[in-house]
Amino acid sequence: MSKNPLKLTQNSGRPGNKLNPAMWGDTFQTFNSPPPKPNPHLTKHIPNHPPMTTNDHLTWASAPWTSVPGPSTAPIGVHKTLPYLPPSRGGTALHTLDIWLPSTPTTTTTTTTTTGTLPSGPGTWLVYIHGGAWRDPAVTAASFSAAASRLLQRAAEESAQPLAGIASLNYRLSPHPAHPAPGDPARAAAHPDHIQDVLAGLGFLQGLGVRGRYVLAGHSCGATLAFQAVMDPRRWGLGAEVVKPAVVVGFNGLYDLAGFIRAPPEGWEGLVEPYEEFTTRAFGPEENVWRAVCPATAEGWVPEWDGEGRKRVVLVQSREDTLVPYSQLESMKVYLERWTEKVKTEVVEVEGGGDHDDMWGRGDKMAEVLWNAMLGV
Ligand SMILES: Nc1ccccc1C(=O)C[C@H](N)C(=O)O
Repeated sequence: MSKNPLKLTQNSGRPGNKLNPAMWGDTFQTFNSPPPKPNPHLTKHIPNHPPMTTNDHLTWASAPWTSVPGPSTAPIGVHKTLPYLPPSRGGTALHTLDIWLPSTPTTTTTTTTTTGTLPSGPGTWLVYIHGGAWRDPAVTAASFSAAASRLLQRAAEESAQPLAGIASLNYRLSPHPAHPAPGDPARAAAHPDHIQDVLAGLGFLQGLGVRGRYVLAGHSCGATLAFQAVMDPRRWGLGAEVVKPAVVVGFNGLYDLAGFIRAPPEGWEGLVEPYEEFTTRAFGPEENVWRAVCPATAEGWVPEWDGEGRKRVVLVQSREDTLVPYSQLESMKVYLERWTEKVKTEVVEVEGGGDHDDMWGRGDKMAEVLWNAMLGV
């Protein structure tokens, strides 16, 4: 049993900090609306990334695997980075993903390099979307490494194999004022580029055999993207159909940007400017677009999360986070509570989890929450 102080409270949040839904006025719109038409505020219509060919898979399958060292001598898994969209199809340096596989008899180099598919061991796949406010080049798919090692280590200790594999997605970023990258097509993204890439990455993984019930997790804006990935892609003018996850896990997530920018919680006023900066870079200057893209304010999207059975959401927040207030989790929870027939929502408050990026930087708490999320699939 874990000694980590993770408190699991189903359908409940921080006491004494409850949000009254009535306060939200027009934030909550009609919830039982028909399937969405493309949002009129989102005028950009972009075709899907093209589907992968067998040749593409074979080419990418030849990227070498490296061994992941464990605490003792035995390796606990294998890892590689590979593109999910080749340059000939518009792929950039950020159309890549990282894959980790636990050490099992089937995860040999031969299997993985000769067939162009991934070995289909038992267990659940976990897909991670990094954060960084849609723009920070220092936060990447590789920032899941610490949590991935923890998960592989834990998998190595189990006789039954609950973890099939881990994938962590890169996606194009919006410009960052502190990190200029003129002329780099990977660093000039605007919505819906980010979610388009995430869907392309998921589609690629599904081509490799990552299907069925999987866990989709995201940190910060990666949590926003994870929820956007279960919505109907026609909302973003995209048609990319992917198999949707059974569980979404959001760590220190951004769920209501307009709410924060318009009315930040007390003591958070100093962050309105950076929030507005990155929100505008990612989504443009219109508040109604911010509302249409954020999972705590986008109209009636839950029925679009199709697939078998009742879905699960795990909302995770570090108490010590200085970049994202707890009220973001609260508004997401209030929204999801209107859909209890379709979604079961759990809240995990992480004590001693450290600041915003410590969640993935340390990786221990993140891995523990994900392990538990996986076991429930
Ligand atoms: N201000 C934030 C508020 C919320 C979430 C992230 C940020 C970030 O600044 C992330 C990143 N370190 C960045 O430089 O964009």
